[in-house]
Amino acid sequence: MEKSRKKFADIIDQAMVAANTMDRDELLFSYKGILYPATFCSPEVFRAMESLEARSDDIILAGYPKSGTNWVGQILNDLVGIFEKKTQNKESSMNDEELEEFPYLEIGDTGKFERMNKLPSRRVIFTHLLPENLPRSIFKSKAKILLLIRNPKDVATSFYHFSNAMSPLPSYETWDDFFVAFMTKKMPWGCYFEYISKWNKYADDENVMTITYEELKEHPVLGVKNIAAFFGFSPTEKELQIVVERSSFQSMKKNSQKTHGAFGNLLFRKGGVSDWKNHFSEDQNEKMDKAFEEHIGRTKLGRKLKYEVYCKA
Ligand SMILES: Nc1ncnc2c1ncn2[C@@H]1O[C@H](COP(=O)(O)OS(=O)(=O)O)[C@@H](OP(=O)(O)O)[C@H]1O
Repeated sequence: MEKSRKKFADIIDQAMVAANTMDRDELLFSYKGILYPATFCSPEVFRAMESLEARSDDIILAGYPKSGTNWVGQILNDLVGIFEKKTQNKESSMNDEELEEFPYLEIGDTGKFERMNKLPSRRVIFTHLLPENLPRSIFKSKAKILLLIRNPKDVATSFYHFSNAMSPLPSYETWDDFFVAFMTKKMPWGCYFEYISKWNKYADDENVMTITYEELKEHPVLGVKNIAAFFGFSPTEKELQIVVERSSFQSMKKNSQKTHGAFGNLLFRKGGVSDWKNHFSEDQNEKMDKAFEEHIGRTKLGRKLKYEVYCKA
């Protein structure tokens, strides 16, 4: 894997190997009331995270698991790469190269944050954490946060397949078992509805921009343009096209052995909208519709998800 993200793939491979020898009930641990996979996260790392010195030019990508983090992360890294090439005359740093640190803030070792403090700007940081569990310096520094959200039915569908493919996550014998766990707050990184309602409190902040998976899928050029503008990048039309092309599902899947190692085969599954229709029973649809209405339907983020369009048969 020359000139590829070997370290990224190694961290995932090690977690997969470690998880293979663990019992199901050892796979997750609880920290401040939220479950996390023990092979990726630890209380020590959560405590060390407070030492991160966030910067106003950091690029934070926040999203609940399975919302399209790797996709939008690729877009952000490419935008930074293009910008650096133009302004610093650097060799292209488009993101197939080795990453200095694992891109998810909460995954790594306790020394990670001190090392991150020494990295040059602009840093692209992914996270699945709730806002209250992020280092306080992120909000103090006014670092810009791109909040990525996806409709709950496709998130659940994606999470189900991912849980069964990834040994570090508890697997489920049936979709029905998974659905119950998803709806009863048993997921790693917490409950989808809680995630959306907690982030909803930040949805009007000037340093927070929200984008949905579905809008990016429907209008990728416009989506990438808006993301670029929010972070102060001004790519040319041609550069925009390159970013859009490199971040298409087909391109990312094709390139995934280089960027993600064997994990790529598990991650880049379908990359579409509405696969939930192949999984949800009528009763499950009703339960999800009711929970959506009850918890987030009337919030700003809830409305942005266009539930009627993407989650009704
Ligand atoms: N380029 C591109 N275009 C469209 N969709 C994409 C793309 N890349 C990844 N994906 C899909 O995003 C889902 C994975 O989400 P995450 O990257 O957030 O997963 S993770 O929680 O960080 O592991 C997962 O969704 P499903 O295919 O529905 O399972 C991926 O296939």
